[in-house]
Amino acid sequence: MSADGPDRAGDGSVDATARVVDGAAATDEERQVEAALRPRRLAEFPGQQRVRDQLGLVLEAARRRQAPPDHVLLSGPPGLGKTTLAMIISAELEQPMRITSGPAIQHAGDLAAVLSSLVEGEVLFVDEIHRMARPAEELLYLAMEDFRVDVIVGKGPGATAIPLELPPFTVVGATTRAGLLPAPLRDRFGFTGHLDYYSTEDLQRILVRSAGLLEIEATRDGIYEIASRSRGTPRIANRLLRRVRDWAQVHGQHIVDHEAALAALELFDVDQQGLDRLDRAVLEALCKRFGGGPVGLGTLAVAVGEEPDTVETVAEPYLVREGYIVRTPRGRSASRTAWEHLGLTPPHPGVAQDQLPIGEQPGRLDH
Ligand SMILES: Nc1ncnc2c1ncn2[C@@H]1O[C@H](COP(=O)(O)OP(=O)(O)OP(=O)(O)O)[C@@H](O)[C@H]1O
Repeated sequence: MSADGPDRAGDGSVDATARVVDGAAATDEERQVEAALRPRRLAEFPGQQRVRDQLGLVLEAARRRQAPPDHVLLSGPPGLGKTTLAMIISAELEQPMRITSGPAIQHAGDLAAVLSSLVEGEVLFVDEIHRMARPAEELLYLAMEDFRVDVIVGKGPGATAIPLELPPFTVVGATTRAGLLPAPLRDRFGFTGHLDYYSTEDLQRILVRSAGLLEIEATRDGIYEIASRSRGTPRIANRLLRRVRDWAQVHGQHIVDHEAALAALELFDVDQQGLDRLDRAVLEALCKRFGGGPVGLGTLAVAVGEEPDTVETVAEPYLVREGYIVRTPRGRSASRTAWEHLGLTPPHPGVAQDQLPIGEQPGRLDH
């Protein structure tokens, strides 16, 4: 990201691709740093206590039975540790892991080739499993159930299916959109773990660990400041830590302290609640130009110079989750929190009828 923030064009529009608070991994370089920061064992993995306890039990039981565990589905927003947990499963089971992803499997044949080369007990990690092509999905869930694939030989009317036995293996699927998985596939997972956003305390623990691994000296209040602006997401926390470290180094200071955190996060446009420029542009448009809404997604997107899809998938999830925006049948409305965050007075006390979330408004449809 450029030092002058996401408004690279200088025309007031916001470049959403340059966000330092994006939960998705950005570059190959970032992926390399991430690999170094991943906890390797369940005991080293801070946060997600419930999923960790449940998974610990499933893995321990499998170890005692000396058989592969049930297939595992991990769901949750980007950057919360699904890939990390998949790697931990393979490490805890002391089994090799094969990595693939939904978008990489566009033909059933691609998947058949992977499945037929698995060794007994191997962990097959399928990232973004909801993006697999339909015929491959069907092949996968049959293989998960029966440990068998039908290899098709020949083409057209003369084609024959030759069943191929597979050794027992474990699929670990990861998805940000569990609702998009077809039921037959979802049902083949004996254990589903849903990862939730982390508390500031857990993020502090993660940051202390990361700072140690990256040999960054940091104070407690510096770490707290970064954790509290990281949107509950370890990937963002680790990224902000590196930006604050950069700021400290450039300013001849070798310690990440409160002052460095404040200055760097201001430079990168991350405010006290972890909102960045795009988030604030959306809130300002809603409150200042449209009187708090409701306003349609398309109109709102034009007002901030972005595609509707970007506003909906990049900015909105966090703003809705944190209660800044309410999705109503007639469009998006600003909540009291949004007005207060911008230092403005809401026009009416309380929440108007059409600011109630969808589902609490009888007989109306969202457009
Ligand atoms: N509980 C955790 N403790 C320490 N670091 C974590 C934790 N969860 C995630 N991380 C770190 O955050 C980064 C992103 O994690 P990971 O790649 O596992 O997320 P993900 O959920 O698979 O994301 P995506 O959906 O984009 O694939 C990694 O560097 C990882 O080490």
